[in-house]
Amino acid sequence: MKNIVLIGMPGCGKSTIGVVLAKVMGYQFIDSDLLIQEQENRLLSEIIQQEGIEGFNEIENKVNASIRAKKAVIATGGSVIYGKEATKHLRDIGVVVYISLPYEEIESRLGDLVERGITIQEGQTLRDLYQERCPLYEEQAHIMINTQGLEIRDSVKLIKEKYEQYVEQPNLL
Ligand SMILES: Nc1ncnc2c1ncn2[C@@H]1O[C@H](COP(=O)(O)OP(=O)(O)OP(=O)(O)O)[C@@H](O)[C@H]1O
Ligand SMILES: O=C(O)C1=C[C@@H](O)[C@@H](O)[C@H](O)C1
Ligand SMILES: [Mg+2]
Repeated sequence: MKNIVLIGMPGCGKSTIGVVLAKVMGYQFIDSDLLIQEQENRLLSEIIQQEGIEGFNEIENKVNASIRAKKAVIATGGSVIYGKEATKHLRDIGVVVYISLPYEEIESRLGDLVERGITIQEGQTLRDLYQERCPLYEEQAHIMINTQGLEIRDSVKLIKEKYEQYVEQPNLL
């Protein structure tokens, strides 16, 4: 049985939707960010501060590439798509679902980027990051779902439907 892997911009709802989706599916819930914090015994923001963005990306790549799971919803961190081994592994063990939202919605959901621990280069704006990452999420996803205007329960329902359709007939989506 495949896992469901959620990718997308920080704040798009991977963790918030993922935990409810896992409950509805009867799957385990794994949050990659929490695995990283557990394994490093540090907060994400501390890792980014102490190791720099590249150092954090290496740790994130390694942790995600070593996830072993069956029948799990895996909520990844927003920057997971920079890790080559991680993205390959996640596509191998699961159906990758990109939760997409318009830029304005992401911006309004994110508070202090530094406190939240987003890997944004100096001089780069959130809009730059959005434009850089969206094509990468699209490239890695088996399924893309626009959740604009949807409540959590509606996003869960839609992801479950699309996932089940994909498992039945992967070529139709
Ligand atoms: N309709 C909605 N669906 C999902 N989340 C919503 C919705 N409306 C508001 N939110 C809020 O948006 C935020 C989503 O944050 P969440 O931590 O789930 O994102 P994430 O994709 O896991 O980000 P990260 O990449 O940083 O882990 C939460 O604060 C949630 O309460
Ligand atoms: O999008 C990002 O750059 C990040 C998102 C979080 O989920 C964490 O993985 C980390 O704080 C980096
Ligand atoms: Mg999250």
